[in-house]
Amino acid sequence: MVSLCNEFLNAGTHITSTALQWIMANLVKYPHVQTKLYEEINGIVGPSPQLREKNDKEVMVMINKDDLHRMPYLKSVALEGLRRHPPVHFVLPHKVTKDMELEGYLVPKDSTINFMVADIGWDPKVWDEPMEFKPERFFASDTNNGGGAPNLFDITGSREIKMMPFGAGRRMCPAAGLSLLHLKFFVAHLVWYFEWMAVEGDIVDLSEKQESTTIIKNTLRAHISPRGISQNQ
Ligand code: HEM
Repeated sequence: MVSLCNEFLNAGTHITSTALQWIMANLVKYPHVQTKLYEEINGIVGPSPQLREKNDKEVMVMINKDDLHRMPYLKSVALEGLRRHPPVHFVLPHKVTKDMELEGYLVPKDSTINFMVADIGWDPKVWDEPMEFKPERFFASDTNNGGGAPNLFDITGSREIKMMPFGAGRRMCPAAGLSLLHLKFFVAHLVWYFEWMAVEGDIVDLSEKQESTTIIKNTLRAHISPRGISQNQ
């Protein structure tokens, strides 16, 4: 029972909140990415509600799912977060059901195997400057990148595997689509309503710490101001 509860809590909430924290840390560290994202959101749903006229009855206070799907840069930010900082660096252990040969090596039946999720997403043969946080890579049409448009990117790895933050194949995370939606929903609202700025003198340290997920070692600290209200007011 404890194990089941732990699995549901960890799988259902902790991994997504870890991914969210990594993405927000990068948006604080790289304000140009945050600005571009805010501009995309603004272009689709208008400025954040607190910036609208008080008598504007049309004010939208939540961004709906259809609008989220019309924000390709938002999706590329979420994908880049998962590529550069996958919350789990390994999938759940898998077992080989029969003797297999892989590049001349025998993988005997019943061996436990795993996949180096983080290293796959950081492979310099597949990704240009893999350790950089560059959501734009998902728009590049060259093969050494995302392959044209974030909405076309195959996160399931059914065509080819360039990164696998959710695993791949039939035991892949069943909530990959839901989690991407959660991430886009939270990131979009946090950026639409608030401007996130680094605390003066803080470089936003992206060092990792291994716990049940790979978390940010030094918790993100940021100044958060409602859009339109300067930090000094
Ligand atoms: C950003 C968020 C998430 C990431 C990166 C993630 C990643 C993963 C990975 C890498 C696996 C192992 C796949 C494998 O062994 O090949 C997995 C399995 C699983 N995940 Fe997620 N996950 C996320 C969110 C969620 C959420 C929100 C839920 C539930 C609502 C969930 C439920 C599960 C379950 C039940 C499994 C086991 C599937 C099986 O063994 O057949 N995950 N996840």
